[in-house]
Amino acid sequence: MENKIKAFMDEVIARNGHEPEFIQAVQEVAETVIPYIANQDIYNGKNILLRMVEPERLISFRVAWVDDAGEIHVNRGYRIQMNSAIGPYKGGLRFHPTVNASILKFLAFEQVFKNSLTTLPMGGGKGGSDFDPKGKSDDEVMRFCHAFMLELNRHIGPNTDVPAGDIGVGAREIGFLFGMYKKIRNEFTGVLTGKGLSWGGSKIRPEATGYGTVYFAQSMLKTKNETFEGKTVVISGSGNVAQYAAEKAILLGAKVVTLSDSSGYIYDKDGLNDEKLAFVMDLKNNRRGRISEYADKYASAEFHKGKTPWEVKCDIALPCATQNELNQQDAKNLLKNGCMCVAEGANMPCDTDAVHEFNNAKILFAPGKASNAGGVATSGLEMSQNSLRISWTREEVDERLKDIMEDIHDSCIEYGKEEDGFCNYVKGANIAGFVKVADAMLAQGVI
Ligand SMILES: NC(=O)C1=CN([C@@H]2O[C@H](COP(=O)(O)OP(=O)(O)OC[C@H]3O[C@@H](n4cnc5c(N)ncnc54)[C@H](OP(=O)(O)O)[C@@H]3O)[C@@H](O)[C@H]2O)C=CC1
Ligand SMILES: O=C(O)CCC(=O)C(=O)O
Repeated sequence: MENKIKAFMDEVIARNGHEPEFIQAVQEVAETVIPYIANQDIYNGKNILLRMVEPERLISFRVAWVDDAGEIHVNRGYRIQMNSAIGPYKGGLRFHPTVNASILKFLAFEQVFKNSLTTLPMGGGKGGSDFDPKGKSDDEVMRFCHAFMLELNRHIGPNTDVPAGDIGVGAREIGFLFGMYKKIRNEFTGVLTGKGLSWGGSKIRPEATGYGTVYFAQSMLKTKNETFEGKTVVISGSGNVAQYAAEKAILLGAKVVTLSDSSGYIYDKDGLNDEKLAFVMDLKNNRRGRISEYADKYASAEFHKGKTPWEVKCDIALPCATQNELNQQDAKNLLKNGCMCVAEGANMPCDTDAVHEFNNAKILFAPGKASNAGGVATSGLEMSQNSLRISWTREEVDERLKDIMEDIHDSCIEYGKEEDGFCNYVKGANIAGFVKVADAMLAQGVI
C-alpha cells in the first residue's frame, strides 16, 4: 500500500513540486483514500484521485487599481475551479499578501471534500489575491474589489461558480464585489454568498463557521459523555471564525481564555464574556485594530507578543486563524497540558506532524474540512433561499446548520471508526467526502 501511495505522490510532486501547501493537503487525503479505493472494485483503474488533484480550471489575472494618492498598483487575482462533479464551484475568496497558487489550490482541494460532506450540491473552488486590505482606506478596498470583479465576473455565475468570503474578505468586500457584478451583468442573482441581509444574505451566515465548529466539537465530546460546560477553551485568531466560535463556546458555559492575531495572543485569566467579545468585534470588524488593544483595556488580560496560544493549559483547542499555525511541538504542549479535543475552525491549521501527534494520542481531533464546513453549508442555504426568493428565520437556519454538522459527524464515524472504537476523523472525513464526488465522476464519464 505504501508503494501505491508513494507512486501517486511522486506523480503529484512531479507536476506540483513547487506548491508545498497543496502537496501537504493531497498527501493527507492520499494516505487515507488510496487504501480505501484498493478495496472498492468500482474505483479501481479509474484514476479518480489523480483526476481530482488536477483543477478543472485555474484562472489567473492582473488586477490594476489606483490608491488614494493616485498611485497605480498591480496585484494578481486567481480563481481555482477545482471540481464541479456534484454542483457549481463554491468556495471563498482570500485577500492576503501570502496568497499564491499553492495556497489557493490546497484550499480549493479541501473545499471539494468539505462541500461534499455538507450533503448539499456544491462543487469546490477557491480564489483571491495577494492584495493586503490591512492599512487601506475603505475607498481603496472598494476600488480594488471593483477592479477584481471586472475580470472575475466572466468566470462566475449563480449556476457556475459562487464565491464567498475568507481571510481578508468580509461583509465590506462582498458588498463591493456584488455591486460591481450587478452593474456589469445587469442582474441581481445569488452569485456570491455572505451578502448583507437586506440584499439577499442569509441569517446566521456570519456566525456559521464558528458556530458550526463548536457544534461539531459538541458532537465529538458527546461520544465521550462530555460537554463544553465548565471547560477551558483556547482559540487562535480574532476574525470571523474565531469571534463566533468564542461566542458559541461561551454560550455553552465554557471559559474562553485566548484570542490572537498575527502579532501575538491575549490571555484573559477571567475568560471572555459578552461585553469583552463585543469589544473584540468592534475592534476587529470596525476599527480594524490589533488584538493587543484588548490587554490595554482589560486588566485581567496579558498580551504575548509574537507567540501562539498553544502553550496555555486548556481542555479544548480551536485553531481559527490560518494554515500551519499549530506544529508538532504545539501539539505536544497541548497534550501534556491535558487537552482532550481539537477542532479546526481554520483550514489546515495543524501541520502534518501535529495531526499525527493528536491521532497517535487518540484524542478527539477534527480536520477543518469536517469541523469548519458550517460556513459553506450555510452559504449553500443562502443559495437555496436566493433561488426560492425567500428568507428563513434565524432559528430555521441555525436548526439546519446543526443538523448538517451532525450529519457530517455521523459520516466521519461511519468511515473513520477503527476496530478499537477510536474514530479517526481525518480518515472518516476524507473517505466520506471522496465517495460522493467519485461516484458522480464515475457516472459522468472521463471528462
Ligand atoms: N470565513 C469563513 O466562513 C470560513 C473561514 N475558514 C477559514 O478560517 C480561517 C480564518 O478565516 P476568517 O476568520 O474568515 O478570516 P479573518 O480575516 O476574519 O480573520 C483571520 C484571523 O487570522 C489571523 N491570521 C491570518 N493570518 C495569520 C498568520 N499568518 N498568523 C497568525 N494569525 C493570522 C488574522 O490576524 P491578522 O488580522 O493579524 O492578520 C485574523 O485574526 C482561515 O483559515 C479560513 O480559510 C474556513 C471556513 C469558512
Ligand atoms: O461560504 C463559502 O462559500 C466559502 C467558505 C470557505 O471558503 C471555506 O469553507 O473555506
